[in-house]
Amino acid sequence: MKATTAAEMREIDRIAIHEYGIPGVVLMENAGRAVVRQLEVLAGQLQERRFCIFAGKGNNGGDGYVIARHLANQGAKVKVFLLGEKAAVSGDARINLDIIEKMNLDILEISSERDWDKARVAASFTDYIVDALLGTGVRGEVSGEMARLIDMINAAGKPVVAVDIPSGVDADAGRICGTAVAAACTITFGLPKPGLFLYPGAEYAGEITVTDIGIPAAVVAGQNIKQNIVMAENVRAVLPRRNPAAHKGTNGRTLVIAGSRGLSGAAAMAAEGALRAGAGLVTLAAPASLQDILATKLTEVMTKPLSEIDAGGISREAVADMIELAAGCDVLAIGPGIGRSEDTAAAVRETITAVECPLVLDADALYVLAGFTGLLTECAALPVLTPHPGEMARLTGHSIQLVNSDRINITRKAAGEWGSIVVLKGARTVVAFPDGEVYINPTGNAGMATGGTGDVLTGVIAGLIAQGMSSHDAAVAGVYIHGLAGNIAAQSGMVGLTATDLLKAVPAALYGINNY
Ligand SMILES: NC(=O)C1=CN([C@@H]2O[C@H](COP(=O)(O)OP(=O)(O)OC[C@H]3O[C@@H](n4cnc5c(N)ncnc54)[C@H](O)[C@@H]3O)[C@@H](O)[C@H]2O)[C@@H](O)CC1
Ligand SMILES: [K+]
Repeated sequence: MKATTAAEMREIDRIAIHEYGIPGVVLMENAGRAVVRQLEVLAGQLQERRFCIFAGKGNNGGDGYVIARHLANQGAKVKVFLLGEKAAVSGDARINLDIIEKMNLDILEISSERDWDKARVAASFTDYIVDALLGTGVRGEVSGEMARLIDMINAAGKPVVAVDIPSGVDADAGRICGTAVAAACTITFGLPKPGLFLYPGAEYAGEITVTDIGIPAAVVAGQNIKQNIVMAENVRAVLPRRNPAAHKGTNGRTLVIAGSRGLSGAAAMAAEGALRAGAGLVTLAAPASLQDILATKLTEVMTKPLSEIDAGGISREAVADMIELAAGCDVLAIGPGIGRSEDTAAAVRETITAVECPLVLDADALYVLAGFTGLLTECAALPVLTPHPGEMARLTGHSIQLVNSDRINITRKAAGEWGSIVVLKGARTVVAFPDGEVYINPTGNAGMATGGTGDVLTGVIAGLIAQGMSSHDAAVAGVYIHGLAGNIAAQSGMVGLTATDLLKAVPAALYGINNY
């Protein structure tokens, strides 16, 4: 499903109104009605239910007046609070404010301290609060009276329904503009906004409903929108269908190069991740001294010893073997637990530019690419990189905080510059392609913030590529499946979830998407 930035949505609205001739009040009417339908579902019935509608001066407030009219018509008890003066309301919002004034609805401009008291009392005795203060038109930071009102709404402790986007959440990046309304649910118009899915915005949005407001589909199609929310049907459409007569050879060969002394777990997790994603044959190449321990850990994975340095990491002498092993495989995943010695770093850099098969680069393979990202364009196939925010920060030279606050743009820019598919892990995982297309993954949970889950993801993506999926599809599908497996594993407890639980849940996640 496509997701629009605030600027794109404004342009879509403009074209719908000015080029297609759909009056703005019609769109506003559709938007307001869609919220009322959702409120009815939420409240069971509208008659006699109490609603406080907090409206701003813009079109988001305008939606609020439409909502007020329909709620009142259906017998609900409605109070409207306007932050600012009625005289400041214009355009379509003004039309709808005038209507509810003529209907003699209870409308209060909040200005004196007495008004604030009235608003606070009403909010604490209402059944539901409708947040129509700020929508996609929010600019800069929220402060002063607006911030005070948002904090008051949050303090009321009532279920809040946000109109389009919780007031104070930045639609594009999910940033909190100083303060924001914490909603139980958000009804968003036309297309979802990335900020509803990215954290911290996602936490404030609650349950998200995307609703049609009558914008012609051609307007959206003509916009070349490059943000997407990954949906189960997108993944279903690209997952390989297993041939009933399949044998292990038909489901691809995965090579995992991973591990160093003391870091055998990461290697095992990545190799098993590939198997759990359905890969036919998985070979784990690791430093020779890890062979015994890996052979004990892994039953179904073949292991190959690599020449190693004294410290227990892959040595440069292993490069020829690694290239030869990769030549017999459909994909190479490299990096988990390999360590950061200079020898290993050089071996990794030489190998990834020499092999012909698709690549998944993770963990220490990313560490050793800092300062060498130019090598990525020398890889035979578009590589998939799976950095966590710390690795991304190191590779880009940004702070971790900046990486997390602008996940879409930073990942998109990195993918373009490195000519790679970049998977920025963490809540929410973002996948970007060099052409600027970006996918936000909605699956996963906080229980997955534990050691080894990233190694599993590397294996899952590689395992999907091995089965014939393109690196593009495998990166997007891989993060979705990985997150879904996390959600399935979390059903028996989110805290204490381990990467092993996640591994075991991957087949159930696949089954949930594909039904087999
Ligand atoms: N015709 C359209 O464009 C449609 C717009 N719709 C609604 O309109 C919204 C967008 O409307 P607008 O563009 O009028 O913008 P908003 O209504 O989201 O916000 C604009 C208002 O907020 C104030 N404001 C902005 N940043 C602020 C801050 N940091 N602190 C305090 N006040 C701030 C502005 O001064 C202005 O009064 C959408 O989110 C949606 O709810 C829907 O009615 C559908 C049709
Ligand atoms: K809002």
